[in-house]
Amino acid sequence: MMEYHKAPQLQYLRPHIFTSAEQAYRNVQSQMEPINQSLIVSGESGAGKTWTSRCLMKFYATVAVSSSLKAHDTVERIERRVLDSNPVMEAFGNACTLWNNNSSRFGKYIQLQLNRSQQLVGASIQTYLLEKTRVANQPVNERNFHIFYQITKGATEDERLKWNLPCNSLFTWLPNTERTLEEDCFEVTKQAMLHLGISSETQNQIFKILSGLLHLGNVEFVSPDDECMQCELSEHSKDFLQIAAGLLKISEDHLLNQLRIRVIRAGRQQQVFKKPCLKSECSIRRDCLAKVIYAKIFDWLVSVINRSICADPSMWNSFIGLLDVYGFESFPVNNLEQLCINYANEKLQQHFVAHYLKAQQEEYEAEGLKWSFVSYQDNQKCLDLIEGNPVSIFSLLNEECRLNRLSDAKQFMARVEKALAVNECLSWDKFTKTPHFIVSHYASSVCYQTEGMTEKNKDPIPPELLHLMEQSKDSLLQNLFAAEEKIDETRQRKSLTVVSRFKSSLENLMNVLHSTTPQYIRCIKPNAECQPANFKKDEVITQLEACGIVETISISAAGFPIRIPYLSFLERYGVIGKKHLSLRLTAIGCSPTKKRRVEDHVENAEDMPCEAVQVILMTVLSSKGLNLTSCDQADSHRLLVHCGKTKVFMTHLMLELLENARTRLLSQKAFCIQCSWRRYQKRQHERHNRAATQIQAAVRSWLRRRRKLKQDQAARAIQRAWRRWRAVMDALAAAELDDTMVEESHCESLHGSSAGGVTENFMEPLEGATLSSKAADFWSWPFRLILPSAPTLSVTIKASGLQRLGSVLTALQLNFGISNYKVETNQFDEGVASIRARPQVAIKFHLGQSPLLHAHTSPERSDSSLVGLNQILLDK
Ligand SMILES: Nc1ncnc2c1ncn2[C@@H]1O[C@H](COP(=O)(O)OP(=O)(O)OP(=O)(O)O)[C@@H](O)[C@H]1O
Repeated sequence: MMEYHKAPQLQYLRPHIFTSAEQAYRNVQSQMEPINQSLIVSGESGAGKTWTSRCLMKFYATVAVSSSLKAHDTVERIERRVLDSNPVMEAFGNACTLWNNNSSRFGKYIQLQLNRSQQLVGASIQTYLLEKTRVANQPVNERNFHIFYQITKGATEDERLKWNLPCNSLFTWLPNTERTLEEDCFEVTKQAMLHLGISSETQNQIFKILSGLLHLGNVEFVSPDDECMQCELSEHSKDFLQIAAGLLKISEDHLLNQLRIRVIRAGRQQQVFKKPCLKSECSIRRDCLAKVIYAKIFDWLVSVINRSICADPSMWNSFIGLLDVYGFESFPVNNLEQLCINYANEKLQQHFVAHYLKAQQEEYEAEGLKWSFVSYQDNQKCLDLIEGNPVSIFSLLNEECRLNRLSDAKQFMARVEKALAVNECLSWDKFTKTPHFIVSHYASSVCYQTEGMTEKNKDPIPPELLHLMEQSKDSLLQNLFAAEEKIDETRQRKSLTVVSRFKSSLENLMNVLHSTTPQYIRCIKPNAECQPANFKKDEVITQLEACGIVETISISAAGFPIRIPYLSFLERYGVIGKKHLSLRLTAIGCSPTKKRRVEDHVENAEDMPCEAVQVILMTVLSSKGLNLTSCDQADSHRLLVHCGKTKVFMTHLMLELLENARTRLLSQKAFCIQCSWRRYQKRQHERHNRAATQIQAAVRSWLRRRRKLKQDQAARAIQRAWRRWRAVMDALAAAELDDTMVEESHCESLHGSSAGGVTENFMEPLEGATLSSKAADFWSWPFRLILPSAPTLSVTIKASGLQRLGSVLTALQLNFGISNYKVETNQFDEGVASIRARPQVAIKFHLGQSPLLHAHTSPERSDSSLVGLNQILLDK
C-alpha cells in the first residue's frame, strides 16, 4: 500500500487496484473539479468486487491517516469501525450462490469522508435492494444468508437454550447445512457487532428473532376439507409455531390467525371483512412476515453502522465513494431479483460507456481534435427495454400491479411480447414451455421466468401482519415496526413497487456518480468454478469484451485520456509559465514589447487562456530539450498534447512532464521561502540579542551608579560620625588626663607609697574592677571593658622601682604594641604617669569584624597567648 502511495509516478508500477485508489486520492489532494471521487467496482458475480472493496477500504484506512496522535486515534477508530462493518454486512447480506460462496445479495455505496487535509474522518453506507426473498426461498443448491448458519452452527450451549436452537435441529429455510464455509464465523460477527456499539443484549435479541424466523419457516398449513374453513396447521408445525411466537414475543393465537385469515376493507366506510386464506396464501403470508422482519433488521443494522461511523458534515468536505453492487447474474432460473441486479449492472455499464467511450469521443470532435471514431457497444437499447418510457418491462410490471388482478405469468409474457417485440434486445426461446423472456445484456443473454414476477414486484405486506408485529413484547421489534404504519401509508399512496423504488434509488446513485470523478475497476473471473490457479482464457476474453475493455483500450491508446479545462490548467500550472517564461523569452531573443505581451497572457489568462496555456506547454516541452521550430518535433508534441477549444487534451506523459516541472518549481520556491524565513529569523534573533545586551548594560550601570551614590553617602556619614566621635573622644581624653593629673597629686598625699597596686579611679562603677600591677592581671576581664570605653588609659603606678615599670611596659608592648598607646612617665616621680590608648584600636574593631563572630569567646588565660585579649578588644 505504501509503495503505491509514495510512488512519484504511478504508471511505472505494476497495475493494481491501489493505482486506481491512489489516483483517486491524489485527485482529491489536487483539488481539481470535480474533487469528489468514485471507484466503481464491477464484474460478474464471484469476480471479486467485495474482496476488492475490502482492499480499497484497507488502503484508505492506511494512507489517509494523520501524523498527529489525537487525529490518528480518531482515524484508527473510524477505520476499525469501517472495516468491522464488513463482516456484519456480509453475515446479514451475503449468501452462498451457485457462482460465489460469498455473494453479496445487496448493493452498497460506501462514502469515505475526508477532511481538508485528506484524512479519513468518517464514512457512510448506502445499501440497495436486499434480496430478502432469500430468507424464505433459497434457489436449489444455494443457501440462506450466512447469519442463519452462523447462529445454528456457532451458538454456545447457553445461547442454544436461550434461542431454542437445539443441535441438529432441521429447518426448511436452512438448506445445505452440511456445507461449511469460511464465512460461517459467528464469533467474528459478534465481535464486529460489539465494536460497532451493538451490545450483547441487543445481539441476543437479534439472534432470538432470527431463530424465531427459522422456526416460522417450519410452520406448514393443511388445506381444510371445506373451502370456507380456515387452513389448519400440520401436525408437526404446532410446536414450531409456538416456539416462533415465543421467540418473537407475540401471541401464538394471534400469529396463527393473522397467517390464515385475510382482512379486507371495502366500501366507503372501509367495512372490514375477514376471509380465510388458501393454503398457498397462508404460506405467502408466512414468508412475507419473515421477509419484512429480516429486511427491517438489515436496515436497522445499516443505520446503526452509519451512526457509528458517520462524521459530522462540518468535519469533512470531500469524499471517495466505493461502489460494490451485486455482479451480473445468470442462473438456470432467473426472476425479478436477477432482472433488478442485471439492470443495475447495465446502468453502471452505461455510465462507463457514456463517461469513457461516448463522451470522450464526442468531446474530441466538439473540441476540434482530428479523431476517427472507435465503434463501441452501446447498451442504451437494452436499458430502454428494461426501464424506458412509455413502454418497458418495468412499466408493464408496474401496470400489472396497479391492475390488481390475479397475476398470470403467461398473460404477462404475452403483453411483453406484444409491446416490446420491436426491441432487438428482447427474444424468446421457442422450445421452452415456461413463460419467460430473454434479454440480451451487455455481458450475456439471460432468460427470465415471468412466474411470480408481478407478485414479487408488488411485495405486498398485509397491514394486519404489521399490526401484529407492533404488538410484540420485544423492544427491538417494537422499535422496528413503530414507524412502519406511516411509511406504509406513504408507500400505498405512491403505490411504489419494488422496481420503481429500485429505479429511483439507482437514479440517485447515478446522480452522485455523475457529480464525481469516476475510476473504474473491472473484476474479471478467471473461471466459473471459483477454483484457484485456474485461468480460462476464453472466459476471461468474453468478460473483457462484454464490458467494453477492448474499445476502451483502443480509445485510450489513440486518444488523450487527460482533459483539463483551460482555467483549471492555468490555476494549477500557471506558476510554471511565470518563472520559465521570462528566461525562455530572453533566451530566444524576444523583444521587450513582445515579451511583455506574452507575459500578459499568462497574467491575464482569463482573457486569452489558450495562448497562456500554450506558453506554459512550450516552456515545459522546450525545457525537455525539444526545439519548437522543428516540424517533426512539433508533430511529436501533438501526440503528447492538444489544445482544444476549451480544454487541454494530453497524455499521461505530458501530465507527468507538467507535474514534474511544477513540483520542481514549487520546491525551488519553497526553498526560497525557507531561506528568506531563516534569514529573517536570524536577523530577528540578532536584533533581540543586541537589544537585550543594551538593556542589561543600562540596568547594570544604573545599579552601579545607585550603589556608588549610596556608598558615597554612607562614607560621608561615617566620616562625619567618625570625626565627631574623635573630636568628642579627644576632648574626653584631654579632660580625663587633666583630671588624673589633679587626682594623682591628691592620692599621693593621701596614701603615700604604702599601696603597692595599681588603682584606677574611673573603674569604680564596674563590678570587681581591680587592676593588678602584675602583667598577667593587666588583661584581666574588666580591663577589656574599660579600654574601649576609655581609649585614654590612665594608670597610676604607686610602686616605685624600674623593675615593675619594665614589666608593665613589656606587658603593654606585647599586648597592644607600644605604638598604639601613649605611655607617659611622671615628670617628677618614678613610674608611669599615664598610658593613653590611641583611639584607632577601637576604630579598627568597629569597621573590621562582626562582633557576633566571637561573642562566645572568653579571655584566654594562658600567659603565652595574648591573642584573646586582642580578640575581645576587637569584638567589643
Ligand atoms: N484478489 C483476490 N485474491 C484472492 N481471492 C479472491 C480475490 N478476489 C476474489 N477472490 C475470491 O473470490 C471470492 C468471490 O469474491 P467476491 O465475493 O469479492 O465476489 P463478488 O464479485 O463480490 O461477487 P458477488 O457479486 O456475487 O457479490 C472471494 O470469496 C475470494 O475467495
